[in-house]
Amino acid sequence: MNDHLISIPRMATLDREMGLRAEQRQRSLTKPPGSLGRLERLAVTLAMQQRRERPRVDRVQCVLFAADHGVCAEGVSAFPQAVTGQMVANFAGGGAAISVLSRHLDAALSVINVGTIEPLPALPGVQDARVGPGTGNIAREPAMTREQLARSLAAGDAAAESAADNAAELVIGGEMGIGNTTAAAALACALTGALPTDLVGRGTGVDDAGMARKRAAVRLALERHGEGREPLDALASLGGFEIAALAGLMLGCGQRGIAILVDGFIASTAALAAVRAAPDLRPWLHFAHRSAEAGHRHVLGSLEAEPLLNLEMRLGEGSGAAVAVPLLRMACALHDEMASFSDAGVDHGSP
Ligand SMILES: O=C(O)c1ccc[n+]([C@@H]2O[C@H](COP(=O)([O-])O)[C@@H](O)[C@H]2O)c1
Ligand SMILES: Cc1cc2nc[nH]c2cc1C
Repeated sequence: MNDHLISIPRMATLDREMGLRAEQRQRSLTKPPGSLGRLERLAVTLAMQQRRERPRVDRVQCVLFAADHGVCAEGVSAFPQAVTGQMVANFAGGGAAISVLSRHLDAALSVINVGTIEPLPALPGVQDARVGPGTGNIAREPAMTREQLARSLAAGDAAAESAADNAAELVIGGEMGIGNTTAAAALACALTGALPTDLVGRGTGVDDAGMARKRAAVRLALERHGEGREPLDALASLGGFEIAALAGLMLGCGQRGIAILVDGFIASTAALAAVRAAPDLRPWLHFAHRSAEAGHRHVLGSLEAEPLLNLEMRLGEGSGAAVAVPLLRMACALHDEMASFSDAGVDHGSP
């Protein structure tokens, strides 16, 4: 298969006029200007993204991609690879963290298997879009072919299309993949030029010997296929099916003008690859939290992103993003419901 299979869509533009109106509204509300800090800027950005003066975050769509990683053969995770598929069943059964959070947020949750090592039995609420039986071991071979990359990106784009069909006001992309902090670290090194020591972290909780194996695996992967790659090549050589699907989801949301709330280290690395491929995606991204995974700080820095929360979470599966949704909702409620100075008969300050 050849390169023209993959075309990067054109991103929607923000509604600057609506931003001005939302800023004007913020100035009219009964508070010293700027006193609600980032909540004010959140409401204004959401207004520009949603093209309405009073944005809302009622309809939230959570999309969770799961896949396996050949690099697990290098002993890089604290958990066995079978956990990826087992957790898919747990997402479907409603017992995973993201299942609980989605219920509490009244958010829709879709789970998409883009590449567990074994096919999974049919489960309610789980879509089968397997691109392969896990990626190749990046320490030895490329993660995936260009065709597999195209199919992973397309799975993400299809999820963005269905979010648009459901009139989602915000999309959260989550991932599940034992070994994917190694893949994400290698990909982020290739995209930013950082060293493995900057980006390799403990993931699910590897010990020092596991950390040494992870660094060695990332070093080997970069030696073999990390040099001078354009973002999609780096994604194919070093990424994962779920990481590529997340990139496809974000690009699809940017194209359709849907705001995205980015989760932790792996999701942010997918965002970085997508932004490198389509810089105009960046204004559509909100960053939920700073993960405890060591490399996240560096990836966020490369995206010039200041996340909303720092709760020392490192779970993935969209959980950090889900936890930040109430902040976005409160930003919208304040923007919508506060009284203006004139309505409440409160005197303006002098500038
Ligand atoms: O989101 C994060 O920042 C994050 C940080 C560390 C681990 N994870 C999750 O843990 C899994 C990968 O960890 P590991 O150690 O197997 O590479 C994968 O399923 C991720 O969702 C997620
Ligand atoms: C149990 C478990 C749940 C997860 N959710 C996301 N990544 C995960 C990794 C493990 C190991």
